[in-house]
Amino acid sequence: MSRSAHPAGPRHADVLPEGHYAGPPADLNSLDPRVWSRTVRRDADGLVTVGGLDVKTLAEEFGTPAYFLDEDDFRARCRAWREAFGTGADVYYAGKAFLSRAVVRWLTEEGLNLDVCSGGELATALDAGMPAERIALHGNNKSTEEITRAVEAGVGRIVLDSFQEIVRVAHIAQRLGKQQRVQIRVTVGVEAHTHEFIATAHEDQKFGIALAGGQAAEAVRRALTLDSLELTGIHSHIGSQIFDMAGFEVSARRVVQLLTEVRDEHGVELPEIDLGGGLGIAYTSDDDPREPHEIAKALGEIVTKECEAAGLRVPRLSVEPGRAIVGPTAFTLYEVGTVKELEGLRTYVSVDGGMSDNIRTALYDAEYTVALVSRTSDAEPMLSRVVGKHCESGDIIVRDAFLPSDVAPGDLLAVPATGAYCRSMASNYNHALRPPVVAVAGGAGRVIVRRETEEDLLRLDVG
Ligand SMILES: Cc1ncc(COP(=O)(O)O)c(C=O)c1O
Ligand SMILES: N[C@@H](CCCC[NH3+])C(=O)O
Repeated sequence: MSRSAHPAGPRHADVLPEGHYAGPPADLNSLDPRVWSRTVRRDADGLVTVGGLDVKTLAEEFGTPAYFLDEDDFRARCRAWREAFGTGADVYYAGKAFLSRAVVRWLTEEGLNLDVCSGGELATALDAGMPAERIALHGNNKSTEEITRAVEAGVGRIVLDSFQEIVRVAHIAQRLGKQQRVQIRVTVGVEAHTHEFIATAHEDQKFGIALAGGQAAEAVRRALTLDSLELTGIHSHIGSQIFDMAGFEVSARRVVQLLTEVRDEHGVELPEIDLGGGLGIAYTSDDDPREPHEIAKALGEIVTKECEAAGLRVPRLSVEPGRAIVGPTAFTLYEVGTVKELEGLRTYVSVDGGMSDNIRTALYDAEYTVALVSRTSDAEPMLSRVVGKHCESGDIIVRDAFLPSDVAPGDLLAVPATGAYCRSMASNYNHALRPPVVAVAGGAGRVIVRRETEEDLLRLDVG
């Protein structure tokens, strides 16, 4: 990770703990456009705005904590991915990052397909009108009910993840009198995260069927014998928050190698390759993600080169970005409740949310930034830890960040880049009420997922 020791200067500089933090930014009031969504600005009064609405107005109307999703940015990112990959490839938005009916409608309108990995995601997609043939169903342990619903609905693709599932999907499709289009998810022996990838020994995981030991070749053999399955291609997904294309290169090479073996053994050229998702975004100013057109070019070139070398027709490529589309489009808005200075250590700034609306810091040691957004401040930078209100000392939202030293109860803080895997992984820990998602565009805010209420909680409690 790209953290560095911090130089002298800020408050407590003489007693700063050993840390995983960069020095304070030159200007605590500035908002790095790489980290904030496209329509975010700080107006002349010092208030931050998104989609033309300022955060105080948003907090009054929708409350805090809340996720504010920049709809224009979301749509622009969909278009950028769509245009970058062109008509010869497909972009499947990974719904696990964040899914709602509104998101499904935006995807449908912007020409993206959708990857779902549960009955609930499938139900949301179908309910909001995504054409079934544009949906791919994933999962390492899909239930019979989930598979049945997907086949009945006519989903365009089921990605098979185990030997049992090959048979299970085939039986269900046969019983329903259908032929289901499927891909086989293979484990290519590459695991990639952020700037690193490791190209050996990562078969030790629950997803996919290993290329190693001829397992994937055997899976292809079995799928090809089943009349109720139409095997269209091979799928690979290598990790999360990846900036370096080298892992994809190894993955593509290994998938094409399998396609070559399939052609040689069965005389069949499978027409599709899916290289999965995992493309990284900027959570902090140190992150430097690739643009969709760079990613499309790199992946297209790798696949074409490998296929040409093997004498194969170039298959239709698909990708499954989730985080890279929705991640940068939202921030979480919180109100400060208490500020506790621990002399010689750091200052704990407690807000009205926490690990129930952003588990990523506790779960992955994820890095985020934070800004005071309800006003500007010229106060000196203060090393802060932004924490939530849960009964857990690991309830940390931003582990190390510089905030102005006059930050006080009632101030609004925003944490950017929380569009992916925050609301979708939110919990009711301590019976917290999960925050709303508000789409903001053209000077108007619209609740697309409403805030939970105590009635919602109690409705499930039927004891
Ligand atoms: C099969 C598959 N596709 C796509 C994704 C989306 O990943 P990301 O949101 O990092 O692009 C995931 C999650 O890692 C996944 O498991
Ligand atoms: N949920 C994870 C990544 C896993 C994505 C699904 N395979 C995150 O927040 O980064």
